[in-house]
Amino acid sequence: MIVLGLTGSIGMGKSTVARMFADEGVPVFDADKTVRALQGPGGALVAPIEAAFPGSTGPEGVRRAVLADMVLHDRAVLRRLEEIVHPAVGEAREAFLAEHRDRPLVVLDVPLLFETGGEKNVDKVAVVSADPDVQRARTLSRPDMTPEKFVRIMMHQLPDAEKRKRADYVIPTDCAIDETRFAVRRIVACLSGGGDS
Ligand SMILES: CC(C)(COP(=O)(O)OP(=O)(O)OC[C@H]1O[C@@H](n2cnc3c(N)ncnc32)[C@H](O)[C@@H]1O)[C@@H](O)C(=O)NCCC(=O)NCCS
Ligand SMILES: Nc1ncnc2c1ncn2[C@@H]1O[C@H](COP(=O)(O)OP(=O)(O)OP(=O)(O)O)[C@@H](O)[C@H]1O
Repeated sequence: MIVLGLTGSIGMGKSTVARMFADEGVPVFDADKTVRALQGPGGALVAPIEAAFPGSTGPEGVRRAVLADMVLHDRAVLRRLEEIVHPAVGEAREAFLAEHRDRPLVVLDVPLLFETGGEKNVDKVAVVSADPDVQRARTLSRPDMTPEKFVRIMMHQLPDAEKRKRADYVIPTDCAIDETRFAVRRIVACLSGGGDS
């Protein structure tokens, strides 16, 4: 089995690209979705997050906008949240890999792959990348985003140029969507043929 790590900075089009891999029939593990489920109503992370960040949860689970305000201004505080969240994501990832171990290719969609040392859990890395102006425009068009929050999040992420340097594949998204799909198909064809399982 070949494990492909899919990563990219905020607003680069990673979710769209992850869907393209799924469209090709490749199982995709979605780290963000896992976090949202564990932080949602009845989720296993709600109580520990409330204990560490009082007032950050409610009947709807974690209030992400409130929690974001509490953690994004300070790396040490964000680290405390990550220490609660990342082990649970790791467990879910291992369960996903076990479930799909007979497949020639799987994708781990992990926004913080490089930042969390996740490179060592994958065979190849694909980075989703776009021009900074495209990235900014896409991000700021989201309903709950502000220029300040965008800058704060970027501060916690490895710069795109660095990610591209460390990637095996770069998938462009500042182009026609068909071109992006073509890049995804080429990677799938290249990796699903040659697995040593
Ligand atoms: C900080 C939180 C509350 C913000 O929630 P919110 O809904 O406002 O934003 P969202 O989750 O959509 O994230 C927006 C962008 O920030 C990035 N981001 C999220 N957490 C982090 C982090 N710890 N470091 C750097 N970037 C991050 C995301 O990848 C995305 O690009 C939330 O992201 C969270 O609980 N993060 C901690 C868990 C984590 O590290 N998740 C990343 C993938 S495992
Ligand atoms: N060539 C392209 N490839 C991918 N997305 C594109 C392309 N052209 C336009 N888009 C649009 O750009 C947006 C990308 O948003 P998406 O949610 O995929 O970003 P994201 O990188 O997952 O964000 P985040 O990592 O912050 O969650 C979508 O609305 C998508 O339709």
